[in-house]
Amino acid sequence: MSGVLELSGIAVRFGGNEVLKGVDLSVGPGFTGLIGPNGAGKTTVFNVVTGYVRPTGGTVTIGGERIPAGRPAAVARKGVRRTFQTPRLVAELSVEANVLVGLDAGASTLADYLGLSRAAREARARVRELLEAFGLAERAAEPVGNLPLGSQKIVEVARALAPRPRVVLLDEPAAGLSAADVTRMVEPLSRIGEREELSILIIEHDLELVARLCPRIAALHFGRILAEGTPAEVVAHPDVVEAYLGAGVAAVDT
Ligand SMILES: Nc1ncnc2c1ncn2[C@@H]1O[C@H](COP(=O)(O)OP(=O)(O)OP(=O)(O)O)[C@@H](O)[C@H]1O
Repeated sequence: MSGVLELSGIAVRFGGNEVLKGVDLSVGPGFTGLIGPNGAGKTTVFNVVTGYVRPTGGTVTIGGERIPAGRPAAVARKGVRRTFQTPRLVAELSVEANVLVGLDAGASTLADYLGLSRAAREARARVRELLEAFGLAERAAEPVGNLPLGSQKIVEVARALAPRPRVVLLDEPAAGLSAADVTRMVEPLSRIGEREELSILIIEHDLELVARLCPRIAALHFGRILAEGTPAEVVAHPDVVEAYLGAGVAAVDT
């Protein structure tokens, strides 16, 4: 095992429903895709990694260090950030403030509050850099709730990147977005991800996008990893073809 993020034997049960049945997954620098039909358990994997769901078995490590189960703040301190299927932003706050929140740069002194401390200046510079990279600088002062869904999802990605995390988990970032919005999100994300050596795990139903972005993908079905490898290998795997039968996998151009 050599990934930055490693899941080993992760099991999750909700009542009588065994949602994850011993998931092993290794996520290294760059993009890794996590695909699978609705209800396969993909978001539950994210909830385990971020500490919101306590697994009934298995371990998660980051940079070789075991993450305590069910402790979201401890996971965040290890440099893990995520986005949600439906963006969770503070609608009344500005675009800039929403990204600033990702830095957890709470003002603790008057100088911070007035934006005069070095930490406050650095935080603002980081937010500016991200807003410019994602083409959002002109809308920085607008309440984020005024922006269309595509832009809100991009703001959420910028918020996740703000603290220079090691691992970013993106839950269906392209769902509901136009092709133009996907490009506005993915190009800066790829550039920043490469520069900052991020490990990015992406849940996505758009298999063409996954195949384009991710050199490695894993397919989850009914709580088990059915196949792992290059997109071409995974979508050609007989178990994956069967799981997706009728869902158009055969049409993916890898
Ligand atoms: N907190 C919870 N309590 C009970 N059941 C849950 C909980 N979270 C998820 N589940 C169940 O676990 C299963 C897997 O859900 P999950 O959201 O992880 O799937 P998914 O692969 O992300 O699906 P989708 O692609 O539709 O988002 C589903 O049957 C779901 O109803």
